[in-house]
Amino acid sequence: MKFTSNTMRIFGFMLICFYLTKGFAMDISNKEVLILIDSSGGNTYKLAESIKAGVVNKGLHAVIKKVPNKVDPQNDLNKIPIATADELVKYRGIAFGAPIYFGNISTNMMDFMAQTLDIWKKQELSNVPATVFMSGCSGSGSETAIISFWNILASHGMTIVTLGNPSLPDINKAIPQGNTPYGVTTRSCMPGDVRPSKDELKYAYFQGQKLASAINSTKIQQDPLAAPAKKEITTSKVEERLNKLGIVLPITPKPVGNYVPYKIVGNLVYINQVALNNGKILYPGMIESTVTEKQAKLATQQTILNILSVLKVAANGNLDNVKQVVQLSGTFNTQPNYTNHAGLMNEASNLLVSIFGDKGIHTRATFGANSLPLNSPVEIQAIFEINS
Ligand SMILES: Cc1cc2nc3c(=O)[nH]c(=O)nc-3n(C[C@H](O)[C@H](O)[C@H](O)COP(=O)(O)O)c2cc1C
Repeated sequence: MKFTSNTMRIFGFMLICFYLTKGFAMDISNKEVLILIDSSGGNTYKLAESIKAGVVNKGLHAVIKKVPNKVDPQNDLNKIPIATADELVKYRGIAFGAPIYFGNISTNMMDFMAQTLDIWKKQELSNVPATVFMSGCSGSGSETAIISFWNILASHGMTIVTLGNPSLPDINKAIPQGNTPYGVTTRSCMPGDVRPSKDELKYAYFQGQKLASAINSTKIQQDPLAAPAKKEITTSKVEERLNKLGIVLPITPKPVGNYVPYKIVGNLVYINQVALNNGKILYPGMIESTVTEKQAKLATQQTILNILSVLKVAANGNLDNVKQVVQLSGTFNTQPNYTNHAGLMNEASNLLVSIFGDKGIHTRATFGANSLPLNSPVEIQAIFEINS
């Protein structure tokens, strides 16, 4: 065969088409990790955020979606996109998260999985890495619930990724934690601590990392010609610090009046928040009357995390764009003779300094008031400088 410049051109064109279609197909169909949840109280969602952070830490892209469920229309969980059963085959790995119902998986999740019959018949999820995490109240039946979930995944021929018994640093052994060797759970009804606990979030992060590692290694076995995974996702340094501290930013609270969540003037961002947690105030009431100081501190942490969640939106989705924290003003719902406002406000200040380092140092004012919006124990106004 004579290679004229024309045949060379046609051959080159076909080669480019081949690589483009092959590369394109791999990128679109094999790119993401799905974190599929059922959550109406937000506990499963919080674990999902840490699982996601663990996956992203290993260089993979992850998306959280939920199965159809009935959630209070005011609840921010409604913002999570709804998955369809058909789309499960698109992902390179799936983390499934659901509430525990009587030592089993939640009915919404079960209804969703019942729609995967056609996928099961064709065994289209065969060898796809999958992991399970769950949210309980007392934690009763958490291990049986995960293993029940595994029955479905085994029927699909998926490769199940366990949590194991990792020895993670600084785990608080004085309180019951929801780690099981099968997957992380949270015990959302335990008194005296906000759940998921920091340590449960650390286990979730680790489980996400484990899922991503399993995906990265199966990719080599399944597709030896595939290019190595691209490190497309660069994790923000501040997010990385949040992950290390076991902090998951809440869903951005919706305004409850005629105002916007933030305003940017020049390079300054102005944000005000109360202690909303999934549409309800965390520990509503007056400090040292119906709310203890410990609860007020947790509410203060929640409020500053709400602020950070809004700030992230204002800073183009990347907290690395924050130049510095300028000022905080905290108002607490207190009795007239209360004096420890500074002790409460330190919860917010310390958190910002541990997240942003020197850039987190700020000026501050604290006030007492004997009523606050929505009966919140605390309201914080914050000013930040961001990159232009
Ligand atoms: C019908 C029903 C059964 C439940 N059974 C259990 C159970 O066996 N064990 C447990 O620890 N929690 C059980 N729970 C509590 C939920 O699993 C728990 O509230 C969970 O954290 C909810 O998750 P979410 O906040 O993401 O919606 C049950 C809840 C319901 C509604």
